[in-house]
Amino acid sequence: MAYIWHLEKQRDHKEGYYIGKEVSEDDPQWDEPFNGPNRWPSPDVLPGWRETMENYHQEALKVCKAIARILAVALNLDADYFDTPEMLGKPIANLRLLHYEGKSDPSKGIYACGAHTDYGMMTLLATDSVMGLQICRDETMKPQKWEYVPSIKGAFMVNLGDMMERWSNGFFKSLLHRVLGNGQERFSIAFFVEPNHDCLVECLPTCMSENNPPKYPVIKCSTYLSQRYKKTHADLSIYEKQT
Ligand SMILES: O=C(O)CCC(=O)C(=O)O
Ligand SMILES: [Fe+2]
Repeated sequence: MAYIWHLEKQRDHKEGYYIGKEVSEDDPQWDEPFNGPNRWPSPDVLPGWRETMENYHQEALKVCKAIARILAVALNLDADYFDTPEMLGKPIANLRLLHYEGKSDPSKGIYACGAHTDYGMMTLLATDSVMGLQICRDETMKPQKWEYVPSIKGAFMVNLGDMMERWSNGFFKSLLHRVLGNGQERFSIAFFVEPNHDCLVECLPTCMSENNPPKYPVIKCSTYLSQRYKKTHADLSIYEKQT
């Protein structure tokens, strides 16, 4: 079968290697949505790489759980509010190793990574020193104002996503961001964290009142994520498949 792709829209100028939580076939989590085995390069080609990545995955998750405690305190919840088996007990966590190259041209719609908000609960981002990430504090402004986010050596950036905005009834904002390429190669590592697939994302008790009722209906984490994936990949319909 051959595929003929008719490109009608600019694509992001990036490539990525995605690593999910490593779940083996005998693990009860094997059948859960969004889980599966990772594909690892042979240790002959990259000795020790799998161990390094698995270690990064585990440590990044610990950092995100610590951040979740800070978020809980900021929301006047108990610090361990998100630490329950139903929430961050068996989180969905994905590591994305990103590589960008080329020069972006916003006037032609060419980006290293186009404007978007992250879907989930939070993203822990490590970047190299090549500037590229931009944020837009107010999406409604015309024209939109984009600001570079300087990378700080040894520091992570934390981005709260749409699920956190929904969960907190809009208290936390999921910020619009994009990446511009300046012709230099750029590498970044994004780590996306969501609660358990069956966690009910329901307005947090401290984020609603009589004057501020819940703005979003309750939704199961997996349903929410599936909806978001589907929307993102709906763009694939612009390609025509031929046999
Ligand atoms: O590479 C970056 O700095 C940002 C990546 C990003 O926003 C994403 O993958 O969602
Ligand atoms: Fe992002």
